[in-house]
Amino acid sequence: MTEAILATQGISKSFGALKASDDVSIDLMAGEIHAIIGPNGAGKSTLIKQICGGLKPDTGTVKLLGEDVTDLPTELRARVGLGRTFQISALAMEDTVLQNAVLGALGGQGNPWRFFKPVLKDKDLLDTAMEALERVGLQDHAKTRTAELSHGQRRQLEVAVALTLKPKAFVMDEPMAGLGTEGSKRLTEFLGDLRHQAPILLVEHDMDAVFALADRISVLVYGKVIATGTVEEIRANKDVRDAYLGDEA
Ligand SMILES: Nc1ncnc2c1ncn2[C@@H]1O[C@H](COP(=O)(O)OP(=O)(O)OP(=O)(O)O)[C@@H](O)[C@H]1O
Repeated sequence: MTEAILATQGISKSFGALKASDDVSIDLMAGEIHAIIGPNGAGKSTLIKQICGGLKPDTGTVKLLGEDVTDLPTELRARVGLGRTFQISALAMEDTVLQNAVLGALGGQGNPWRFFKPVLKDKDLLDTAMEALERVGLQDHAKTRTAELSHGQRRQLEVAVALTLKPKAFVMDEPMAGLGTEGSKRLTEFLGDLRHQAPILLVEHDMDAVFALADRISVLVYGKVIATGTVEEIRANKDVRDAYLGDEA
């Protein structure tokens, strides 16, 4: 069997009596978009935090490329290949698009003393940053102040920043949030293509985007995965309809 790029095995996390993650095992295979959906409070953010390193599971493991990364801090997970984009933008709005991308690429070099060097003249960093901007179609905006980008372009820049670390897998937390219909459509197309570069674990409330993009969907309810399957399987699953999707599905 092909090995998962990213996987959780039996992850549990309690807050007092509340089980926010209850024995969660999910995997992300090469080339796929695996969406995690579930009602508010189902435990999606808690799960993502454990995968990315912000929260330690009580039990269970997180594996990246077969290596146990459960005890690694967030920055080290990023360096070994976990690319993350956030629900709230981590971009420096007053900096240019290129500066943001260079800062991302700098993070990958892992040497804080480099901050004292003129990084915008470092050819390797600039090349890496420009390559990432080209990949997301922002190369013509390299000198634009980030604050002047549209919402959708900022999302693309976040992906570019993540790309500078050459991720083996992406974890995306609600990338469609705040985008209009047109922006969501464009980002949907972009992510559909990006999955071939690195697979994407996607937490998303926009069901149109999820159904258009996901190769597989896992449904979380009260911290437990109640179903994993293709879009068709999830749409047809009675437990899922009862718990989450309602009649309109
Ligand atoms: N630090 C914490 N301390 C106590 N309870 C927490 C903490 N973090 C999350 N919870 C609880 O754990 C449960 C899962 O929360 P979580 O934010 O993971 O859900 P979610 O699926 O991401 O929700 P949403 O879709 O609303 O973002 C909720 O009942 C929440 O109140």
